[in-house]
Amino acid sequence: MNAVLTQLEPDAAAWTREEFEARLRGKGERYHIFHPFNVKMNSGLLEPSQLRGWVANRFYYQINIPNKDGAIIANCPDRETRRKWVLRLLDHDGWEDNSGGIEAWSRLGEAVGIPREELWSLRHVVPAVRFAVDAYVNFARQSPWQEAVCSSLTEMFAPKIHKERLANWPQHYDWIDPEGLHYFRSRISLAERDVEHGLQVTLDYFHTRAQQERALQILQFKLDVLWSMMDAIERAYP
Ligand SMILES: O=C(O)c1cc(C(=O)O)c2c(n1)C(=O)C(=O)c1cc(C(=O)O)[nH]c1-2
Repeated sequence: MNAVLTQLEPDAAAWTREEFEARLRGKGERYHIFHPFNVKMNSGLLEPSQLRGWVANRFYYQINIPNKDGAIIANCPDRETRRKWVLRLLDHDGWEDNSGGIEAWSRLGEAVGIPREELWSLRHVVPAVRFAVDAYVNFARQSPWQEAVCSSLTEMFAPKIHKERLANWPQHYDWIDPEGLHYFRSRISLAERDVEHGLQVTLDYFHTRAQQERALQILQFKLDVLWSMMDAIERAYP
């Protein structure tokens, strides 16, 4: 992240809460929903092998999200925040008879034709995807917990991408068992809940103009993580 940018207007007035939120939401124009590979995926233009490549590589993101959220909890001294944040770990890892999001992603893998042990072996994960995901986890480990919370805010834009898949995959990819799409359905309400909390923390913590500009840079960093993953996947499955 470019520290120089935060000093461009050191004395500028802080944005109001509403203006700051609008600027965070405005970052959606650089979401990976607009990446050419995602556009192709959503338009039914991917071959089965390309779709399998995406699912196998995105699995590395899925399995690292609980590590990322664990890092945020480890760095957070505030009990109220931890009580809420721990739900994210449970969402992905599951608890009791709820098998969780990682298991749901494994079922998506099976629905597109990737045997479970092949998915879990991570042998399809390409180096740049590993780098991008690891950068996200490391950012959460090494930054103040409020900054790591801010970096999760790409989830503001995720319900739309999940809804698009639910609407378009069954018509374009009729060879995929629709049961396999359960992960996307499950994430819509969870993402909305997560964003409400993540936004609250972010709007409270970043209150000077310089801090607000930094928050936008953090969100851009996370957008770049997602975009880089798509670049790497597109290159690996031409
Ligand atoms: O399918 C997607 O495009 C997409 C994007 C994102 C995101 O924007 O970070 C997440 C998810 N899915 C997702 O399923 C998920 O659980 C999730 C957690 C987080 C996060 O940063 O904590 N992002 C995302």
